[in-house]
Amino acid sequence: MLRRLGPGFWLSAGWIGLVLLAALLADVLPLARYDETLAGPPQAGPSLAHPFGTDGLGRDVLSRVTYGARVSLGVGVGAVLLGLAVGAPLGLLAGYRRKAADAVIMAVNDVAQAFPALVFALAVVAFAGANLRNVIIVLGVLGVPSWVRLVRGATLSHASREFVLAARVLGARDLRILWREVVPNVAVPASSYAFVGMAVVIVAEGSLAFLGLSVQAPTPTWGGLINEGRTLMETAPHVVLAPSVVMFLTVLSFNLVGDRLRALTDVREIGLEPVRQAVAAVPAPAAPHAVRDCLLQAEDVRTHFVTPRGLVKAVDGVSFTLERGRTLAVVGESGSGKSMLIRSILGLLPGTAVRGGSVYLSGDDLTARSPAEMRAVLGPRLGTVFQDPMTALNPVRTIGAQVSEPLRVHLRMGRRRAREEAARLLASVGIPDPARTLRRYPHQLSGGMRQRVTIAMALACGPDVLFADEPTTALDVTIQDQVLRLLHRLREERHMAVVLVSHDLSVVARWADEVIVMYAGRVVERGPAAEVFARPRMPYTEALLQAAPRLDDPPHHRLRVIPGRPPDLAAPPPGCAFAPRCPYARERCAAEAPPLVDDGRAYACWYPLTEEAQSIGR
Ligand SMILES: Nc1ncnc2c1ncn2[C@@H]1O[C@H](COP(=O)(O)OP(=O)(O)OP(=O)(O)O)[C@@H](O)[C@H]1O
Repeated sequence: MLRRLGPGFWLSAGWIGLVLLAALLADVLPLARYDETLAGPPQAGPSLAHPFGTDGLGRDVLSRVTYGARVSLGVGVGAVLLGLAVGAPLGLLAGYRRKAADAVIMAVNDVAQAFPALVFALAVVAFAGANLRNVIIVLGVLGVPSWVRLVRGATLSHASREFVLAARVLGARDLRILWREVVPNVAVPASSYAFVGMAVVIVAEGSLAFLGLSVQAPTPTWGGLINEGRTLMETAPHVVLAPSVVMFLTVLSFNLVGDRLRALTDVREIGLEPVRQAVAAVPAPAAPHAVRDCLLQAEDVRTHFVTPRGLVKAVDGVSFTLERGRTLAVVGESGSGKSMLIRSILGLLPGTAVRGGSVYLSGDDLTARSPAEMRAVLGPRLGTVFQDPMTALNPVRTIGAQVSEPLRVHLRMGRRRAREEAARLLASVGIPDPARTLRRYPHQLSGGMRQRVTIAMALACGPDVLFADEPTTALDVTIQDQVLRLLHRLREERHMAVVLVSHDLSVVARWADEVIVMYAGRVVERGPAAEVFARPRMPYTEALLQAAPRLDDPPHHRLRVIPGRPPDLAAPPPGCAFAPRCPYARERCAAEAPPLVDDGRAYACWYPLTEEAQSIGR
């Protein structure tokens, strides 16, 4: 990794180190005092005794440049720290909380950024005097808006990543999520910006000194030296050249180091929906329903989005029940509402979503719980495994820290016990050498191993229901089967229920007991998995089955694609949403939406498939 930094980085870092060291050790170095007039002619050119020559008053320029570095670097460090201390918390708040906090902070920030820097500097110096402390305050305050922008941007991009959602799913509090998940990631761009900020401040201090608004004579500053030397440009150019070149090289070095660090740590952003705790508002009164004696019951779950194009019913009245020791598969094409259904159940929806219906966990209505009350359920009772284990794990924290987290938060285990338990969990999901894996980072593991880690995290507190949202989609085919087999084994061992979400029927066919098929946010078929797969009643289920490869397909069997595209949820067709793509559709299908009828098998179709039709279709 260090080799990737290149020679430019090392040269720059070396130069910064040299200047820093010289500034720190100026008093003990064999240098003349910066204000001492030496014997000999003034404006003397460079010599062995005075490598940078002497100035108009016969003072050693090297000494003055070295002492000047103290002011320039001191102001740089002070102003950057001040900007960071004020700007970073504001940026974190704006990026994480968004809404009102974001609007207010960014509005004030924009006004601050628009305020003329020089007027501000002049005002402060006029009232408070030109000294080191005031220059640091001026430049630190002027840097705050840039820090706010940078930290807000980094927070925004990380707060919507899956590992933050994963922490939420485990019931972590906002402050903890910010500190453990967001801050380490924001620290990466912030540290590289600190170097660039140093360069900006050094130049700014130089400009202020040039205008006489910085630390006053006789204390030398680089800007002040350039100002003094400019009158000697023709007779003794070395007086102005020496501080200019040192300042130029230092600014260039800080920029280069900052830039190389940024390039090295640049993690490609992955765009994801912003996910926040839903502000649940029930759009319409649900029909009365009985609370059943089962582990998980979803009743008329609805997730709607009010968009500029109209109301999008991403989930529209989904109901099901699930018992311990059983697996429910939720299948459907991309965009059919599977993920939104799971997020509705977990109470983790984008802020723009409106949720309706009820979800009962052992008879306890989860939708009646506040976000704070939901935290006690997320993790201990409801576990979640996400599609892409790379984005579900925090790249800058070790596996050990991440698997221990739910154990420490929910089970209040000490660091040591949590690590021992984490190792045991890793072993239980089939990870060889758990002790070593605990010390590793996500990128050091294969995709299959990473998914095992996220499963271990989801299982840490012994949940009653495990939600697996497309857990194998990001893995290659040979690993897919291993992960599903593992989920099945864990379900048996822990006697929990599993909700398995997939767009691929062939993946879930073997492992599911019950299945619900979703299309355009609604359940179009529901029933025992074996029956639904063997004898689908709804043409959409049949089409999905025909589009999925099967082991008993004859060689060179052509898979049938489903013609057309899923409907635009902002403007769904008036009748059955699948009608425009259905080979069996008749007039009534386009005009009237079929209800979900339940005659032992539930399906939403005016003309359900009979066994003869199925054998012709296949
Ligand atoms: N923030 C949002 N604003 C408006 N509509 C949204 C938003 N998020 C999701 N949707 C709508 O919800 C629908 C269902 O999305 P969801 O992610 O649940 O689908 P999915 O079946 O899980 O698909 P995939 O397998 O691709 O994740 C999408 O088609 C989209 O129209």
